[in-house]
Amino acid sequence: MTDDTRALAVSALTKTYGQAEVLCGIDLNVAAGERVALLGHNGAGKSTLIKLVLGLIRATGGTITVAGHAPGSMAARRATAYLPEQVAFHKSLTGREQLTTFARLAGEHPKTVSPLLERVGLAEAADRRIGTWSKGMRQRLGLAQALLGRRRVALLDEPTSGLDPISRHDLYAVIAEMAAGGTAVLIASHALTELEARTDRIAIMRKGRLVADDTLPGLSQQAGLPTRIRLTARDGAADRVHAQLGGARVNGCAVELCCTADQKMAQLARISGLGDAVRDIEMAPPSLEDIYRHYCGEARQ
Ligand SMILES: Nc1ncnc2c1ncn2[C@@H]1O[C@H](COP(=O)(O)OP(=O)(O)OP(=O)(O)O)[C@@H](O)[C@H]1O
Repeated sequence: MTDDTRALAVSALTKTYGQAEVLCGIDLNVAAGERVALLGHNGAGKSTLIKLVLGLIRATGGTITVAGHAPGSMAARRATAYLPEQVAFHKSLTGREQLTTFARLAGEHPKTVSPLLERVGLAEAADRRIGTWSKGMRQRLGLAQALLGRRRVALLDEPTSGLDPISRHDLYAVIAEMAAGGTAVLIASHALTELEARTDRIAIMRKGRLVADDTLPGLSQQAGLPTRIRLTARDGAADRVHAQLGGARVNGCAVELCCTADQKMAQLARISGLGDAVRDIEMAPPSLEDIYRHYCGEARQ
């Protein structure tokens, strides 16, 4: 990643409170158009990192630049969208009034508001007071606010907490559009399953340190985690399949094998050599949850 493409650059970042070292030597870059998941156990330091990027607190050491600017500077704030976990709006305003206010503050024309409300699925509710809205609707309004002004960097803290599955899906679609428009998106979350297919890179924090930062396949490979292959044998063929391939017998007619990513093709060739003795095959590469457990499962106390 070159200096030009890094919308968010964090280098050797440390933060201490008294004797407690909350962040220790964090290096993290997010490029324009990239979606990075920021994972870690409770207290790992994710919110502290976000607060430092927003310029709400000062670092003890290291550097951060947001679109080339110092955190908290006017230029950095103009370049940043932030969606907190608990979005708070004026309850007596309607959604349209609230978003129009934000649009003005972001230097956007008020005519951008209606399409934006439509985009996040709030067109029908737009003229009702926010006080009557559900949590999911408020979260969508938060996302609409984050979409204003085409920011260079978006920091989303648990953006899907409290949302139903359809709303989660819609929200990730909007995040993907945001990234396609060139925004660098950092998503702090515990929702591993939903992040798996919806982010480009995974960064994992453990006790104030960044212990992993790569794509999902890259992390699987580094961690050496196995892909599980489950074969369902034809009637009466399970013993033969097991004898030829090894692994473990499961449920009478199935055999389960494990292999690393680089053994996968060779293993498939051996399986196809068994011809019609194998009726079905399922492959399960390491999930984000497996990877997360590998990097920080034992960090929980
Ligand atoms: N103002 C503060 N003074 C002292 N310690 C603090 C302060 N703010 C945060 N911490 C400590 O810093 C550590 C990291 O907290 P942080 O809120 O960044 O974690 P997190 O990864 O966001 O956790 P969660 O997933 O629970 O939101 C914790 O041990 C927390 O107690």
